[in-house]
Amino acid sequence: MGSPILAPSMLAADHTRLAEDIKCVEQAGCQWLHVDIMDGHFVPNLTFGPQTVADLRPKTKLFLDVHLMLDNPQEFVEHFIKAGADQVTIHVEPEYDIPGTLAKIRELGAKCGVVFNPGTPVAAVEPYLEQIDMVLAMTVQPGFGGQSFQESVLEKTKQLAAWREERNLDFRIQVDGGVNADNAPICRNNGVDTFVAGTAFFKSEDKVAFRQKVEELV
Ligand SMILES: O=C(CO)[C@@H](O)[C@H](O)COP(=O)(O)O
Repeated sequence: MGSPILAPSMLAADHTRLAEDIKCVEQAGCQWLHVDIMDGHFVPNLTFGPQTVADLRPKTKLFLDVHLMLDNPQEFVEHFIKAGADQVTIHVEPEYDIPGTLAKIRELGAKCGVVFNPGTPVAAVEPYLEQIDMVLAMTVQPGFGGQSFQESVLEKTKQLAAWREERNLDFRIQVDGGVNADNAPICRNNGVDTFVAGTAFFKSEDKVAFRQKVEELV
C-alpha cells in the first residue's frame, strides 16, 4: 500500500478564483490536485475543459490528477495530456476501447487510471489492473460535490487491495466523494492510499491539519 496522498478536488473551489484557491492547496502542503471533468451526458453536470488545465499548468507544480466523467473519454485524453494533465482516469461504464485508451494515455506520457461508480461491480476494473497506476472507487454517484460518503464501497477497495497483494501489482487505490478526516481512517483500513476531498478540504479552517490527518494515517 502506498503512503497516503490527499488530492483536494478543484470542483469545491471558488471557480472565479481558481488560481488563488490552488495556492491554498499548495500552502496546505498537498502534492496533488484532483480535477473533475464532466460532460453533461455521463453525469448531469458540466465543469472544466482542457483550456482550464492548460491555463493552470504554468501556475502550479501540483500533480494534476484528471478524472474524466465523459461518455467518450477516448476522444479527449490527448487534449488533457497536452494541456498538462499528469494522470488521466477513465470510467469503465461507457462502451469504448478501454485498454486502447489506457495505452494511449501512457504513450502520451501520462499516468493512467480506471474509475468505477458505486453501483458498478469491482470485477469491472479487474481486467485492467496490470495496465494502470491507479483505481478510483467512487464513494458517491459522480456529478456533484457535497454528497454523503457510501461506506459500502470499501468492500470493493478491500478486494482491490487483496488483488494487488496477491498479484504483486503496484497501483494506487483512490476514493472520491464525501471523504473527510473522520472517514479517512476507515478508508485506509480498507486498502485506500489516495483520498480526494472537495467540500471537507475547502471548508476546513486549518487545511494543513486536514492534510496531516489524512497523510499521516498508517
Ligand atoms: O467527482 C466528484 C463528484 O462527482 C468529486 O471529486 C467531488 O468533487 C468530491 O467532492 P466532495 O464529495 O468531497 O465534496
